Amino acid sequence: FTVKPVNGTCYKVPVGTLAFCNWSKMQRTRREMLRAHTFPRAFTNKFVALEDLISSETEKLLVKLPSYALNQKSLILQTCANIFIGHFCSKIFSHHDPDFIKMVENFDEIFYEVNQGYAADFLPFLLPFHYKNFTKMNSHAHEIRSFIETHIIQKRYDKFQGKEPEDFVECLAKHVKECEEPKFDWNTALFALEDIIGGHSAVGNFFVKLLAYLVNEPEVQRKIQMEIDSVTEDGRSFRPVKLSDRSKCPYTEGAIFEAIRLISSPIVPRVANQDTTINGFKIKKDSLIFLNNYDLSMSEELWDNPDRFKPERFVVDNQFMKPEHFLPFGGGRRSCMGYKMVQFVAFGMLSRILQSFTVKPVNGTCYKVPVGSLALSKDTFVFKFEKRM
Ligand code: HEM
Repeated sequence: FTVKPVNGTCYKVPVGTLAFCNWSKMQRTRREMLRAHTFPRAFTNKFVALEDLISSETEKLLVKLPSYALNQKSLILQTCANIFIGHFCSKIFSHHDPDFIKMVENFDEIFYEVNQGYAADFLPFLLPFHYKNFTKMNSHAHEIRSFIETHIIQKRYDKFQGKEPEDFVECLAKHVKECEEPKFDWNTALFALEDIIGGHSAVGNFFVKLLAYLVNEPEVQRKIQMEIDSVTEDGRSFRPVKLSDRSKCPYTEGAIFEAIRLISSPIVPRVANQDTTINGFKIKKDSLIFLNNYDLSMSEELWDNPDRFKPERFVVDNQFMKPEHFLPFGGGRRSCMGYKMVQFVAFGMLSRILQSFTVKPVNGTCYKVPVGSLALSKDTFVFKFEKRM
């Protein structure tokens, strides 16, 4: 075939988005602006507010989850969305709000699509073959934008007046209104905001996969429960576990990392911007470099019984320890800006769920977790949540 344009279609490939950015001033600024929000330091006001937010949203989840037999993934995604929107934009929505539910579904559809790993992701001339999908994703993206403008941003941009920004929305508004370099408009700022709010889909999908691993590992669940009980025991009762207990729960943290390891989601490819060598191999300028994350996470040379779910491989001397060769969030200038949010939200939700329940299989369900990508389809695993005695 010769690939031809469809009449009236503009094939301008978006640049400067999450993947494929160079080390431009714009990318550095975006990372810098995010840092305070995605990596809040322990015991600061931001951290405490995030801890409270994760606790309060998880409590709402706990009430609904056990009796919600149909689509637990959507409920988990909504919880993550509220945590993200609450943290970055200071807004919370009801789980009954149809516009909010639709926004979460739209993000999830886009997340599923971008995680399919098409050849066109790396060979843009193949994009016209994905015309139908693009049209669909475009419509989801427009609906998301309209929700964000009418329900999240409202008049905040117009009202913002050069004070100390209180959340990521104000941080973006301040930059657009006051900073000369790198100049970007409010529309670009909204894309940056959507990228980050969209992180809730990554965490929500990952969390369902984490539960699907644990449902087959009753002994691991029991050990997590013992660990949580030991740090929350308060005389004769147990207080609710919270985010700041994380440092005392290395085994629980290990279980989260074990799921991340087994999923082995790919690392964003790099392009060499000069001739160089890696470990003695000559690399020519403009070569596309893929880091084989599957091998780093699953190689028998690096891991003992790599196919087994063993959180204890991340626990050394009762401390959480990550081997250096394990790079699930990449590294260097392109490293993941959301990895702390993943750890915080996953820990907050998992520890509290297992403090109250044991996750059991639904009869006849096969819990084989798809690997190589974080995304799960819309209709996916459901679980039984059995109250602990
Ligand atoms: C389990 C969930 C997640 C995994 C496994 C993951 C993994 C990754 C990986 C492997 C990269 C590429 C790093 C590199 O090439 O060195 C990346 C980039 C990135 N991630 Fe994540 N991520 C997750 C969740 C999130 C979340 C929740 C957010 C947002 C809050 C986020 C924001 C980003 C951003 C902004 C980049 C691009 C950084 C840049 O290019 O400058 N990620 N992530």
